[in-house]
Amino acid sequence: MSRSPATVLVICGPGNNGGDGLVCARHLKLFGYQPTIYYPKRPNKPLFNALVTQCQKMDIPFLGEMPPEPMLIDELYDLVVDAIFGFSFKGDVREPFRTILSILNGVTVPIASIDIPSGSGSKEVGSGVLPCLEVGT
Ligand SMILES: NC(=O)C1=CN([C@@H]2O[C@H](COP(=O)(O)OP(=O)(O)OC[C@H]3O[C@@H](n4cnc5c(N)ncnc54)[C@H](O)[C@@H]3O)[C@@H](O)[C@H]2O)[C@H](O)CC1
Repeated sequence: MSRSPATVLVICGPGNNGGDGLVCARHLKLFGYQPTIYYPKRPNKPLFNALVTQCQKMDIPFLGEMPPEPMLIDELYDLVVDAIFGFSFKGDVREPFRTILSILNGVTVPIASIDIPSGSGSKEVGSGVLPCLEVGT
């Protein structure tokens, strides 16, 4: 980690894996890291709304859009947490996650995937493009 406190981009998907990402961001902040969340598709359900509120109350910033270039992510963040898809991912990756995963394919900072690397098994994402560190839940 090169910055102090280290910066972490937490990318959250639309299901429970994304919810795990919100919890992860909260814990990162409590442990003194500097998380930023990108959460493009938010289910309008009480659990996820509450997790978002908790993060907002802890002053964790939410990005309005995905950094468009891998190089930008490398410059701004020390680590990416991939909380996009877990075990319920299936089929071909749909937008906006297709674009997000293709950007992540180009980053050089470590990517820590919650549960499993997002898009595992998908034709487009290929085999083993995202994993650096897998974190079981
Ligand atoms: N008991 C446990 O093991 C627990 C695991 N947890 C974590 O939850 C995920 C699984 O959560 P789930 O909500 O079932 O699914 P996902 O988050 O993996 O994703 C579902 C979400 O994604 C959309 N989707 C699926 N395929 C695609 C696709 N090809 N393109 C675009 N979008 C897609 C789908 O529509 C849903 O919206 C597990 O991995 C753990 O991380 C929990 O913490 C609870 C306990």
